[in-house]
Amino acid sequence: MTSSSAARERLADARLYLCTDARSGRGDLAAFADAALAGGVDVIQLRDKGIEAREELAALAVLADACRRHGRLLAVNDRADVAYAAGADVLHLGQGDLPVPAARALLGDEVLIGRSCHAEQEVAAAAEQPGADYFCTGPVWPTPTKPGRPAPGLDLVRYAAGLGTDRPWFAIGGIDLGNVGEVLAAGARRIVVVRAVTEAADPYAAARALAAAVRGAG
Ligand SMILES: Cc1ncc(COP(=O)(O)OP(=O)(O)O)c(N)n1
Ligand SMILES: Cc1nc(C(=O)O)sc1CCOP(=O)(O)O
Ligand SMILES: [Mg+2]
Repeated sequence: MTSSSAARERLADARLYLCTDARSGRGDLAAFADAALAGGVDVIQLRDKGIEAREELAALAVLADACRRHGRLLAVNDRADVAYAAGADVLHLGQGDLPVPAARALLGDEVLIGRSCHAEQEVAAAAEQPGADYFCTGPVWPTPTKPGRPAPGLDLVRYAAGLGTDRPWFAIGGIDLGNVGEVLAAGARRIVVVRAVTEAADPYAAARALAAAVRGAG
């Protein structure tokens, strides 16, 4: 695990966050992660909803090695116990997951905690929530990766940008190289993607192009 002050500095500088399941890379998760991180992914989260904890820890060990080699952050989705056991840098919590104070009480100050937001009140709360290190707004567009979740769209991105908060925040949901310009024009400076990299024929090139687009926006 990266020290918490170094991890918070890396988070502040992060622009491209990737969620992947354990099957990316067609059986070679390490090669996939290396490619994505070399391309410019700053944070990599294991998001694999069906997986058992033992398998999840094995995949996290692979991602942790890759993150260590590239000096990037490793994130766990949903589960504080798994984040602790894996020595992860980040735990990501949705609105239906553990409340931030409960996760903070379990993990102490070492692990960064992020929060998903889908409405203005949730964004306003996450921007002020003690113990939350970052938040996400989405989905920007409806996405098969999160079926059935209504998309608040670019309006929520504009709302978050309008808060002028110092807390890092990311836009998520349906973002790819073709539409990232709209997300940036709406005021986001950080993005989260799944399919744009996991389903790319060349994950290195996909990450590189997205990272260049987001970093180019300032
Ligand atoms: C970085 C990031 N942002 C948002 C999510 C979504 O979290 P949640 O709403 O809890 O949905 P699931 O991913 O758990 O299905 C995320 N995982 N990561
Ligand atoms: C995991 C997730 N959370 C969302 C949210 O709005 O909180 S949208 C989403 C899926 C994003 O996948 P893709 O980049 O493939 O569209
Ligand atoms: Mg969740």
